[in-house]
Amino acid sequence: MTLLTCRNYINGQWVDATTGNILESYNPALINEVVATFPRSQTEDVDKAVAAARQAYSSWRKVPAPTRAEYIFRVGELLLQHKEELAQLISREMGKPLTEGRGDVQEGIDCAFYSAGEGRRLFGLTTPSEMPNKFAMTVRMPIGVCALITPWNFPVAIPCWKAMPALVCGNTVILKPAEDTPACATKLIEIFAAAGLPAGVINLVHGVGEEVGKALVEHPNVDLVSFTGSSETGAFVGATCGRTHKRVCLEMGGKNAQVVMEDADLGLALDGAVWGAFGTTGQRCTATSRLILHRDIKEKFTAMLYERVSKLRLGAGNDPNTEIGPIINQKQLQRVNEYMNIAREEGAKILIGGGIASEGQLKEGNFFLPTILDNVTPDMRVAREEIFGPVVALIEINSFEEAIAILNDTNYGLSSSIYTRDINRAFTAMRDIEAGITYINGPTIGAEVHLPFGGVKQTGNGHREAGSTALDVFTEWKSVYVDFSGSLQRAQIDNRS
Ligand SMILES: NC(=O)C1=CN([C@@H]2O[C@H](COP(=O)(O)OP(=O)(O)OC[C@H]3O[C@@H](n4cnc5c(N)ncnc54)[C@H](OP(=O)(O)O)[C@@H]3O)[C@@H](O)[C@H]2O)C=CC1
Ligand SMILES: O=C(O)CCC(=O)C(=O)O
Repeated sequence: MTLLTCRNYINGQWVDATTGNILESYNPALINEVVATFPRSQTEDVDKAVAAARQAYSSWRKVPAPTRAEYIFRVGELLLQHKEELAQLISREMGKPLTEGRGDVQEGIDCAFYSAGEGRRLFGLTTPSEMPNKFAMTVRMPIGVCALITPWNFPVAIPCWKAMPALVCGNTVILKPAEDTPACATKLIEIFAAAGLPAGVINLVHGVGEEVGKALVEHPNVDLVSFTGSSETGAFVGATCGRTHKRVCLEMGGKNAQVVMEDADLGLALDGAVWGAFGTTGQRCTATSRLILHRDIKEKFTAMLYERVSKLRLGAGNDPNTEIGPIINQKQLQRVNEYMNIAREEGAKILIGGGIASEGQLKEGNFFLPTILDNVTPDMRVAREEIFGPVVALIEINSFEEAIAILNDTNYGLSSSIYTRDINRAFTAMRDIEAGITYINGPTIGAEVHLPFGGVKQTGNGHREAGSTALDVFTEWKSVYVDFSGSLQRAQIDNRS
C-alpha cells in the first residue's frame, strides 16, 4: 500500500514543520500498516499559520459573500469528483466501512452546497428607528481568524461542517485535525486549495493536540475556536477561550438513549438500535449507548437484538462484507475493554461480546466484539459515561414517564430517540426530552446538514453547528443606523428627551 506524506498548508504553500519532526498514522484494521507520515508541528508553525490567516482576513472579509460562496460550491463539486478516492482513504485511515466512508464525504458535499447557498442569504433585518429620517438595520460581520480542532470519527464531514460556513461568512481558518487521520485532512485541504481559495484563507497545521491544539487555543491572534471531541479536552478549550476572550463553540460527548415502548414496531426499533449502537463501531457522539426498554417487550426485543448482533460481520472497512470496522487506536480499544471490567464489577451482565476480537485477521487490528450489557441500572458508570465503542446497555422501565426520566438522567444531552405508535407519547417525548436532537421512530444517528446540530447540558456550550445556526457561530451582529435628515438632524437629536 502507498505510504502518504502529509505536510502543513500555510499561506497557500505545502510546507514541513519547522523542527522537521515526523509522526505516523496507522490503518486501525491492520496496525502494522503505516498509512501516512505527517509533521509534528510546534508553536512556530502555529504562529506562521495564524499570521497568514490574519493577513488573508483583511482582504477575504471584503470579498462579496456570494463570491466567497462560489469557492465553496467548487469545493463541493471537487468533493463529488473525488468522493470514491476520499472514501477509500477514510476506510483505510479511520477504519469505517466503505459505505460509511462515502457517507462521510457526502456530508461534506451536502454541507458545501448548503453553505454556498448561505452566501446569498446572510440576511440581517431592518427595523423602524425611533427617529424620523433614519434607517435602522443589522448586518452579519465575520469574526476573524478561526481555529478548527477536529476529531477522527468524521475526518471529512466535521472539518467541512466547520470550515465551510466559517469561510462563507468571511472568516479565515486554520484546521488542526486529529493525529489519527492526517491523510484524510490533507486530501480534504488539497481539494479546498484546488478550488482556488486565495493564499492564507484556509491553513492546515498537523501535530499533537497538546502542542498544536493548545497553541491555537491560547494564541492571542486567534478570534474563535470551534472544537469537537472529548468533554475533558473541551473543558480545557472552553476555559482557555474564556480566559483569553475568544468566541468558542464546543461539541462534546453524548450518552444517547433509544426508548422502545410496548406499542412500538419492534422490527423498526431493532433496525434503529443496531444501526444506532453499532454503526461506525459506536464511535459517534450520537451513538445509541443506552436502550431503554419497556418491560412488556424487553425479553422479546433482547432476543431479537441478540440474534442480529451475533451475526454482525467485523472486518476492514474496505472489505464489502464488513458491517463493523475497527476501533480507531489501541488506546481507545483498551478504554472500551476496561469498561467491560467496570460493567462486571457493577453487576451488569455481558450478554454477547465483551472483549477484544482475536479471531483470524481480526487480531491484526483494533477490533472489539459488538457487546450487549444487560441488567444495567441508571446509576452504573456504563449507563452514565461515554464509552465510544460498540457497546449498548439495556435498561428496563415500567412506564413512559419512567423512560423519559431515565433518558434525561445524564450529564449529556445530544441525541435521543423513542419508538412508539402513540402520537401523544411521541409529542410528549419531543417536548420533555432534554437533548439537542430527538428522533421519533428513528435511530439516534444520521443528522442532516441543514438542521442545527449540537446538544444541551455538558454536550456543548449553547451553540449549534450546521444549518443556518452555523452563521450564529461564525458571525457577529452589527447594528447600523443611517441618518438621512441632513441639516434637520441637530434639531431632532436635541428635541428627544
Ligand atoms: N464528540 C465527538 O464527536 C467525539 C468525542 N470523542 C470522545 O473523546 C474520547 C477521546 O478521544 P480523543 O481523540 O482523545 O479526543 P480529544 O478530545 O482529545 O481530541 C479531539 C481533538 O482535540 C485535539 N486536542 C487534544 N488535546 C488538546 C488540547 N489540550 N488542546 C487543544 N486540542 C487538543 C486532538 O488532537 P490529537 O488528535 O492530536 O490528540 C483532536 O484534534 C473518546 O473516547 C470519545 O469519548 C472523541 C472523538 C469525537
Ligand atoms: O450521526 C450523526 O448524527 C452525526 C454524528 C457525528 O457527527 C459525530 O459523531 O461527530
